[in-house]
Amino acid sequence: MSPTTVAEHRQRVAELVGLMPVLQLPLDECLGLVLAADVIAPVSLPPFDNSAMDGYAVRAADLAGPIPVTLPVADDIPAGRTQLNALEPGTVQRIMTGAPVPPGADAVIQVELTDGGTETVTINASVAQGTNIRVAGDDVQKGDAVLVAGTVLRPAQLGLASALGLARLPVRRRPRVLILSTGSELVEPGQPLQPGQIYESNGMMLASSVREAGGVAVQLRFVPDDVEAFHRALAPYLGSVDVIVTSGGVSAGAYEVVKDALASHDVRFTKVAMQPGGPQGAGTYEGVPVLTLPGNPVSAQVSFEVFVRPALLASMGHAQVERPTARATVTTSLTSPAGKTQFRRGLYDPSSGQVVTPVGGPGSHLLSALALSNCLIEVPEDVTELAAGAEVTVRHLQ
Ligand SMILES: Nc1nc2c(c(=O)[nH]1)N[C@H]1C(S)=C(S)[C@@H](COP(=O)(O)OP(=O)(O)OC[C@H]3O[C@@H](n4cnc5c(N)ncnc54)[C@H](O)[C@@H]3O)O[C@H]1N2
Ligand code: MOO
Repeated sequence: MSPTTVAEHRQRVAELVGLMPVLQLPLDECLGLVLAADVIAPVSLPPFDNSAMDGYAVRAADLAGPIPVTLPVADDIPAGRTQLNALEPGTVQRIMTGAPVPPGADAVIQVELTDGGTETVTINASVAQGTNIRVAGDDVQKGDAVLVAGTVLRPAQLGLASALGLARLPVRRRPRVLILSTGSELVEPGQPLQPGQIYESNGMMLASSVREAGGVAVQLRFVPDDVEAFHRALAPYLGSVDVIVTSGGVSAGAYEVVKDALASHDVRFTKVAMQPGGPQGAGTYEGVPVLTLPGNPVSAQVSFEVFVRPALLASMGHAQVERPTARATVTTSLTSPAGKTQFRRGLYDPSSGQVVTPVGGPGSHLLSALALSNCLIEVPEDVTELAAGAEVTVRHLQ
């Protein structure tokens, strides 16, 4: 059987995960989510003509004669004032930044150009009509499509929605991802280790990756290599999660709990032409999409990067699901298995002529090398050797 290509498995994973439903979510839950429909402005911004300066609302014509001129201050308008008196010719009204401009005024003179008086004010400059008035609709016209579907909601977009008076926005919700690690050798960090045991690390790494991608992670610590325990662990979550991601138990050994538990379900196990991350499974378990990643920590994390992260981003409606990439030259030579895309860990240094230094070897147990790297170096399937100085594609991880 020929191995599955990286592209084929990516496609399968993306199809399984699908699209999350659209919900109207409160703005404070929308950061980083994707707008699912255009936002039509329900009001104009600014909603009314208002002052850009602390000063005096005036008629420009009253300052057109000899300067300085002294005029009576007929009213005082703080920001937030809702009732206004029309400006009578030959008078001014003291006005604050953001306060509504009274009918009859056609300019604001800033306080620095006056003596700051409260009964009468002496004004030392003339102004053109419109000076320091922020006209209603200057920024947004009521009825405008101010934010279009597909926009990623960042602080500025959420600020604009608030300014328009919107409390909720239509977005595709975050996928809820159950992370389940398997292995009888695993021990929870903080507990004592017996000989032959190791601390469990994939769960934390994958759950953090889900959160970094914008999903909600439920980290079910881990189960031993026991099929019944595997089914029992998943049962309480089946109605409430969108995706199950497992790690471990999928290769060729005698105790492959994930393979054994899911063999009778609609899950296809395959070898993908990549290294690390070769053994993969994908399908559904009791109606829930399930992605089974290999247990070696670097394999699990690279699998997440290559298959799961893009699928989660797509499920939320993101158009851009790829990490940014760059071309760089490798500082040392590399070898790579024939017929497999290799993802080596690297340290990319843009400041020194876009070079990348491999960190650690190809072994998929080398977690500290992954932790010291900031990119993956992609070696194409048909390349088995790269000389120092060769050009490669790097996939930035941060
Ligand atoms: N005869 C063969 N053996 C193996 C093959 C193969 O094709 N034929 N493939 C190798 C490759 S490649 C990988 S990757 C692994 C995948 O193995 P599993 O998915 O079954 O994972 P495990 O055997 O459970 O664990 C592998 C390794 O990783 C450690 N591990 C597992 N889970 C965690 C965790 N949550 N936290 C930290 N470390 C974990 C585990 O202790 C093992 O050392 O199979 C190869 N073998
Ligand atoms: O291909 Mo396994 O996934 O590295 O060590």
